[in-house]
Amino acid sequence: MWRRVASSLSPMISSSSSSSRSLALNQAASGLKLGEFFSTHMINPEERVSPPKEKAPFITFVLGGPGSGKGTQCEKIVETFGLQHLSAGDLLRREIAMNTKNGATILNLIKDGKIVPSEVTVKLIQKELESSDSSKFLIDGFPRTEENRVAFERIIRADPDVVLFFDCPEEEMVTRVLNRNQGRIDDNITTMKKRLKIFNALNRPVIDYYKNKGKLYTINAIGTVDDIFQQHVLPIFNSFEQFKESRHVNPKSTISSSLVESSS
Ligand SMILES: Nc1ncnc2c1ncn2[C@@H]1O[C@H](COP(=O)(O)OP(=O)(O)O)[C@@H](O)[C@H]1O
Ligand SMILES: O=c1ccn([C@@H]2O[C@H](COP(=O)(O)OP(=O)(O)O)[C@@H](O)[C@H]2O)c(=O)[nH]1
Ligand SMILES: [Mg+2]
Repeated sequence: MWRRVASSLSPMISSSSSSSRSLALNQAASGLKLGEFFSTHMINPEERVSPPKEKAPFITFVLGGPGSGKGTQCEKIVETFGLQHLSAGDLLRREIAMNTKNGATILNLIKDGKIVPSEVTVKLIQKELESSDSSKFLIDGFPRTEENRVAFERIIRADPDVVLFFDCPEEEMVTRVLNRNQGRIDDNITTMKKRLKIFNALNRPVIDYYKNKGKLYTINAIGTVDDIFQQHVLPIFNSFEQFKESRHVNPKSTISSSLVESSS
């Protein structure tokens, strides 16, 4: 659906001043100095912005520390509700595996637990959104920084409908990551410590932002995979109009509006 609309409209160009502002923020998040990263992004003032959509897609951001169970629960949400799963980490790892021009730099950032510049991640997400026929997406592991969030809003021109936050104690996250066994370069204690620091410093403000907006669902990520899904995740999706065709899966599940957090 997105693809059809996207291809029928001319690309829009953002101003070069917003481009340079985002570059400065990118550098702060990735720890890279000017000139060290993606030269094509820096010299190209043009940025294609997603065109308005026929009908806005339903977007869920899935947040939580490394090892909190985001990917695992996303698989279950996909099985039950048929959303399209876009894992930002998987999209970046695909760039590494395909040895694209950004692959080597992405690898070094991931190895060090750092955040890949927003322009890169958002463009990968944009490509997936625009080439999909789905209207319901789970964006897993993104946005990881306030700068990521702002870049998504600017380029995709969309806001999430819902934000899930899998809240998990650090000790448990460390245990899970060290036992993940997926051969990931960042699943070691040294990188994990850095990732937790970055999570607390850069991702928590994003979580707070959505809490203040009344979009955040905090889920206790301790328990079995099935219990977390049945007791916490399923009722959230069952409560949305968009998923009513799927409600027969568990008709007993209900949700109280008090589950949606808001600071107000
Ligand atoms: N509720 C759970 N209890 C125990 N282990 C879990 C649970 N959820 C996921 N795991 C395991 O923990 C590891 C990290 O889970 P994953 O879904 O990859 O987390 P994330 O995407 O948040 O990093 C995986 O090996 C997964 O099988
Ligand atoms: O939007 C994103 C998502 C991931 N990453 C990088 O990819 C790594 C792995 O992310 P993923 O979401 O796969 O890890 P998880 O939290 O699932 O363990 C992160 O530590 C970052 O280095 C990033 O820079 N931006
Ligand atoms: Mg994951």
